Order: sequence, then C-alpha cells, then structure tokens
Amino acid sequence: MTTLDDLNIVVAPVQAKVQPINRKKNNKYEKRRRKAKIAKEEGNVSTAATTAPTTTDSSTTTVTKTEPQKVTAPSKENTHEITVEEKTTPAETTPNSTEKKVDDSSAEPKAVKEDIAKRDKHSRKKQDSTEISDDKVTPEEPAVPLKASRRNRPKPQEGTEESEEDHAKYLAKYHARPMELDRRSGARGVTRVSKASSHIFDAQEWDSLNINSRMTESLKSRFELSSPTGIQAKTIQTFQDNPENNVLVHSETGSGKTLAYLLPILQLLGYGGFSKTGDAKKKTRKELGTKCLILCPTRELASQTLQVLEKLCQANFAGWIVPGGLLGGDSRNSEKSRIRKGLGVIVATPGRLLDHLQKTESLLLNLKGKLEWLVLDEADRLLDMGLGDQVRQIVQIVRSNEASKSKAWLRSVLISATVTQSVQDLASERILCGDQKWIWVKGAKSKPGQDGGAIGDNVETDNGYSASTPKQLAQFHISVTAKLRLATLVAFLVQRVKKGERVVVFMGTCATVDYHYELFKASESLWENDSDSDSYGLFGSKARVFKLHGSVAHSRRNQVLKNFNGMKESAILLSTDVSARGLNLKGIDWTVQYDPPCEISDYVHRVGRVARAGKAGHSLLFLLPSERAYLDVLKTMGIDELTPLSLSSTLNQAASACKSLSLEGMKNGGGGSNFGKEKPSSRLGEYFAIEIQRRFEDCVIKDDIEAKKDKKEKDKKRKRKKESSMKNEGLLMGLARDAFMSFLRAYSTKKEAAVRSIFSARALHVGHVARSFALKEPPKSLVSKHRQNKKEQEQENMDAEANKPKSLAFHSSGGSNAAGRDDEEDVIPESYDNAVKEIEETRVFKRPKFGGDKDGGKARNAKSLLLANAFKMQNNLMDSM
Ligand SMILES: Nc1ncnc2c1ncn2[C@@H]1O[C@H](COP(=O)(O)OP(=O)(O)OP(=O)(O)O)[C@@H](O)[C@H]1O
Repeated sequence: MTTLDDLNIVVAPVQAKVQPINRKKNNKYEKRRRKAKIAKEEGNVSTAATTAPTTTDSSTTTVTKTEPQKVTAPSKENTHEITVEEKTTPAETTPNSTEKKVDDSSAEPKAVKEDIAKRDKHSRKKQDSTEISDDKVTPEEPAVPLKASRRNRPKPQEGTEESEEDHAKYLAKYHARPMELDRRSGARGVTRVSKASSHIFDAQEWDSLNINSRMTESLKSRFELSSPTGIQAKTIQTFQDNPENNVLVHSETGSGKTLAYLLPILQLLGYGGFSKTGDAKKKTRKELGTKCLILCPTRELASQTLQVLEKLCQANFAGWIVPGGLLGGDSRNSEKSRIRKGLGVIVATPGRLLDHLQKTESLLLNLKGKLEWLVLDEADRLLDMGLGDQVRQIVQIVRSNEASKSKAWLRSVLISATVTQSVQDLASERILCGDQKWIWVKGAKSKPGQDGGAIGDNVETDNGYSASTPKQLAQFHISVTAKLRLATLVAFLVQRVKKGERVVVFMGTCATVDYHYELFKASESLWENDSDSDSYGLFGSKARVFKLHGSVAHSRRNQVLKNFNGMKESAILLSTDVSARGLNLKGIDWTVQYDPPCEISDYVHRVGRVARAGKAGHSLLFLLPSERAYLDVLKTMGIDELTPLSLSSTLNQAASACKSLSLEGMKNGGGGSNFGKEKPSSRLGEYFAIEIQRRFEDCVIKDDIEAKKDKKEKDKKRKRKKESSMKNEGLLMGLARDAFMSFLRAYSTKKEAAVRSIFSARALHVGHVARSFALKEPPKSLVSKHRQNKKEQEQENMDAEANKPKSLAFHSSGGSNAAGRDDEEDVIPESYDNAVKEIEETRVFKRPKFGGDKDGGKARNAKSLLLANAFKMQNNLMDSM
C-alpha cells in the first residue's frame, strides 16, 4: 500500500519557534515539560536543538566519555592538526558569567527589545492559531517534540498505526538531534589528518628537460620550484614528440598544469624547438603577431595566468614576447590599443575575446597566418552550456580567418582536472581538433602505459574523474539538518579560526554569499573580551571575513583577492564558484562546501583550492540527511574517501571555545524541565546552536526594526512631500529573504542528471530552511501567495479528483502516468519559478494526516492533489512570485 511517506510528504512548516528575549516560565511550558517526560519513556526520536530542548532522551544526548583525542600530523609545517574532543569540558556554570551576558543584553534599547518580544509573541500566537486553523497545519517546531507530546499529537484512530509510523519517520527525518545524526552517518570522533605528499613530483630535474637553460635557472631561482611535477615533465615531452598534434592535459588540481602548457609553448615561440641551448629567434611585435590564445572561464583565473606568463617572459628568457590580457572589466579602448601594438600571447575570457574578434579588426590581422595555439584552460567549463557557444564562435572565427590555408596550422590544448565524457565528445568535433590527432597526457594517478593515447582510449573510469582530487587531501562530510546548518557552519568556523586557519566557504548563489557576509559582519563578536573589535563582526579580531562572487565589481574582486591573500592570520572567504576553478588562494587550510555544488566536477575543483602542489589540506561537505545519496554519486565518480565528521563534536568544541555564549544559550532556551537535572555538559553543543541561532535571528529583526523606524522618521520629516525611497525593511531582512529564495531556486535547478533526484525541493523542510537563513519563518511573499490560492486550488483539485473514473484513483498502472501518480518527478516542473512554487504547494500536502481528520479522504488523495497542483503550477508559470 502506498504510504504518505512514499509520497515524500512532509509536515507543512510553520513559523519557527524561537525563544523570546526575557522569556518567562509559564503554565504552557510546565505542561510541555510534563509531556517531555512522557516522551522520554516513549522513544528514540528527539527534538531539534534549536527548539526549546526539553527532552531528556539520554540515549541521544550522552556524549561518549573518552579523553580528548589529538591527532597530530608528523610535519608541523606541511600538515594541519585536527583535535577532536569527544567529551566536552563541562562549562563553568558560574552565575556571574551568565549574569554578565544578561546585563549586556539589557543594554539594548528598550523599545527594540520590546519590539522583538512582541514579534516573538506574535509568532507564537500565529503558530498556535495555525494549529487550530482550518488547514490543520501541524506546527513545524513545537516546543516539545511531537512524538513526546501526547496531548498535542492528534490521536491515531483505529487502524492508523501507519500514520504513527509516518509521524515517527517525519520526526526522525527533520528533528533528529546531533548525536542521532552522527550515529546515522557513522561519524566518529577520531578523524583523518592530511599529510603533505610528493606524489605529483617527477623523479626528473628541470635540467633533464629539453627547455632552455635560462628558463630552468629562473624557474629554480625566481619561481623557487626545485623540480618539475610529473604532469609538467610529461607535457613538455609530449609537445616535443608530437609537434603537430592537439594535446589534452588531465591531472589533479594543483599539480602545476599552468606551467605544464606555458613552458613548452614559450619554448617553441622563443626558440622554435626543444633544446637546452640555442639562440632565441627574436622578432618584433608586428613580425611575431599573435601566436597563442589562452581562454579562461573567469576573469580571476585569466589574470592569474597572465601574471605567471608575464613573469616567465620577463625571466631573461623571451622578453620580446609580449603577453596581454583581454579580460571583461578592463576598458575596451586600452585593450584595442594594446592589440594594435601587437600581443604575442593573449589571455582572455571568452566574452571579451569574442567581442574583440567581432569588432577589432587589428586582432584578426594579428592572428592571420600567425596563430598556432588555442589553449582552453578549464576546458570542461569552457565547453559546457554556459560558455560553450561563445567558445565555438571564437574557434569558428579564428578558423575562417585562415580559410585559405591548407596545412594544419592550429593546435588545440585542453586543460582540466575533470575531463568528462562530454568534453571528450566535444573535443572530437572537427571544429576544435581540425585534422589532427589528440594526445591525452594524464597526471600522477594514471595507470602506467596510459599516456600518449588518443581521446577515448585508455579511460580509467567511465567518467574520467579518478585522477582529479589530490591524494593527500583529507575529505570530510557532515550530516546536518536544515535548522542546524547555520549554527554548525559557525561552530566549524570557530574551530578553524581558533587555530588560526584560513578557510574558503563555497555557497550556491551570490545572494547567499552577500547575506552571510553581512550577517557575520553585523553580528557581535563570539569571543569574550573582544569588545575592541566591533567593526570585525562575528569572528572579532581573530579573523576577517571576505566575500567574492560574480556580482562584485571587477575592481573590488581584485582587491578582495589581494587582501585575502595578503592576510597572514586567520581569514574566511565566502565565495560562489567564481573562485572554484584554477585559483591559487594563498595558504588555504580548509574548503567548506556549505551548499553542495551543481555538478560533480565542481566538487573536484572546489576541494582543489587546498592541498595544492603536494601540500596538506582538508575539505568539508555539508549535506542534509536527505542528501546522503550524494556520497554514492561521488563514489561512482571515483571520489570515495569522504570521512563523516561528527556534528555533536563540532558543536561541542565550539561550545567549549565560546563558553559564555553556550551558557547564555542554556539560560535562554535550554533550561526547560531538565535544567539542573541533565548534565549540562552533555548538551553544551546544542546550547551553543540555540544561542547562535537566537542571536542571528535577533540581529536580523533588530536591524529590520531600526530600518523601519528610520524610514518612518524620514517620512515624517518630509511631511507632505513624497515618501522617502528608503526600503521599508532592514538590509539584513531583505538580504535574508533574497538569499532564502535564491537558495530554493538553485536547489531545484541542480543540473546534473545524476544528482537531480537527490536535491528534490520536495524533501526540504521549508520552515527549517528559513531558519538556516536566520529567518523565523519563510518569507511572507512565498507564504501569502500560497495561502491566497490554496483553498481555490484544493477545491478545484477535489473537483478534478471527483470527476476521475474511480478505477484510476489508487490504481498503480505500471509506471504509467495516466492517473498522474506514479512518476511525479516527470510532472513536477524543474523551472525556476515552479521550483519555488512547488515547495510551497507541497507544503500543503506534505503533512501526514493523523486520525481525527474530518477530511480523511483528503489525506488519502494527497498524492492526486499534489499532481493536480503540479499541473496547475505548470499553467501558472509566470504567476508564481
Ligand atoms: N614544479 C613545481 N613545484 C612546486 N610547485 C609548483 C610547481 N609547478 C607549479 N607549482 C605551484 O603549484 C600550484 C598550483 O599550480 P597550478 O595553478 O598550475 O595548478 P593546476 O594543476 O593548474 O590546478 P587547477 O586544476 O586547480 O587549475 C601553484 O601555486 C604553483 O606555483
């Protein structure tokens, strides 16, 4: 029989329950505490940490009592240390420390406090009213766990054990506590430590390669590179042995692919062949023309490559070869004049190069009869859907510019750590490879005898990912529910910052980066006695936070990278995938993927920002419990070394590092019936999560209240004049809403087929997702639209259902969609608008119905209703937000 769980039905999320400031104990809480006691006897499913933690389920709260374990890497310089304390030190529960914090909070303007309290009250009221509304929406986060609350839970009627089971599943899915999540993911306290490795280096020396001795000298002295990496030696040899072929360079991230292709090209341009000695073939800029075009997917990577190229050319080797960049963001006119003077090697982003090819005649003149190399760095990104068209047009123009030439004259060089089947397919298109053969040069992990083959030959795995992540990289994943995500991110960063480490946090969209950046900046410091560092925000004087994404102005992006790379102490860079490819970010210890990437190849490139050139490095991937299958997909791609990181340890360690904050959490939200009974130390991590969540939510609301006040005052001053153009909401509130919406959109539009079903928006708990953006409830625009149409929709759907032939109602027609039930994924649209709407729509139907539902038929028909809604959604594409 089809159960509601099979339908992926989730209890409709309602506004989050947040502990109000100055919350008082009252009868309601007393009752809930009693219920919690009952729950203790009942079962294993536990409440989430961000609700008032009133359960006493010792099986899930007790922290394993082992001594703190310290795993130390052998070499201090090249390794990082991860200390995992399975047992947290009990907090010093001195009344003074908590009192102090309370005093601090009382420093807030009274009006603001009252306002926040009012909102909390309103929020609670709303929740209560929802419980008894027509919709019978189950509260998203009751103050006591639903399982525990006998009276709150609708009584299952006869023959409804199934509903009980559904309910338990629901709780286990969305309200599991850290210890339980750890148990499920198999996370242990002891964890892996990355050690530096020399596997990417070749046994050869620079001198053994046939490149000019002036160059090798400068590589050793100026670049301080003592020996070539394996891929560098192999690529130079391949260029030497196959002067007329196309080359595909495929090696793990950070293995030195940039020099691998630049060195042989410069050798050929400067000296006409491979030799340690020999005279340079000097030419004027006009005579030389443009010999090589290097395309990079981002401006940052292009300018990094240009810097390396300039340094190489100036190194007393081939000073007459003048490289230049055509990068989006620079002035066109200055680029034009540089092109006119003559650029021997051009490094460009596709858009800007195409623009010049179409508008700057002198560029076509410089290329004609001269161009020999077309390099696509990060080829898979350049050839994918986003940039593929532009790159194709570029190749077409370049080739038609030489139409009369009969001899093969242009060689393509593809570079990437991820050579997917689609890249191989595209590479075999004639437009890219001409008449020449491809030579595939593979990196250190390749099996012996595999180099020098043609594309399509000797593929290690079907997907070509196996040689892509550095061997020495220690990869972790953490399983965390949506409502604990934000607190867990902060907890993890607290540990890194404490150790003075540098971290890049990858997020899915520009809006999420903007929001977290502003939120961290606006929040008070986590550390005690860090009052001097107000301007630095959450991590105080211990770490600066930076942001980088595609919508940041170009000039600002350069500055951010410069400042981030220039910082010696701990720093955190919040970024989108704009810095995922090719960038050499200085001294990074960890990459964190807060939002899993759209494509597996992006996973490889993101983690590849650490553990470069054989150094040690770590990566962490955040996953919701519903996204666990993502690990299996990674496995099929040859990435199977992810160790589960303990959530409870992560929170507990942060709690130990920020004791006063955790104590405040205990006081504000964690007292409950167990205050003084349950060992506080066993839940310290959860108190940390509670408090950090509360602080963020208050920060957003406070900012909103102040902005509204400001606007009111400004409007008053203007009297009868037009109202001020100021937004009627705080910066943080606006950013939070944008971030939340963009998260949902991005979530539902994961591109790769292999992961699409894993990131189904229907598995999300929208209310909890809102909390991960420090919103107490999902944005009103999303909810009110839904409410407005809901009744109407329900009626229509019920009508449609009633008119259907009875035999189809619950008939599983062998995968057919005739009854509109068996293949929901096909029916639910994937588009931007619908994806968001889909989440809203499903909120209505995801709630498991328990006994006592007057409209029992409604529950049974939930799946049909869902489908009918999906059809309706399709019709309302443009109307959804
Ligand atoms: N022979 C070498 N010895 C030591 N370090 C090197 C050597 N060659 C390059 N490096 C350093 O290794 C780092 C990574 O180089 P590079 O950017 O070329 O890697 P990559 O393979 O292109 O990485 P990605 O796949 O991420 O683009 C750089 O900091 C570079 O200076």
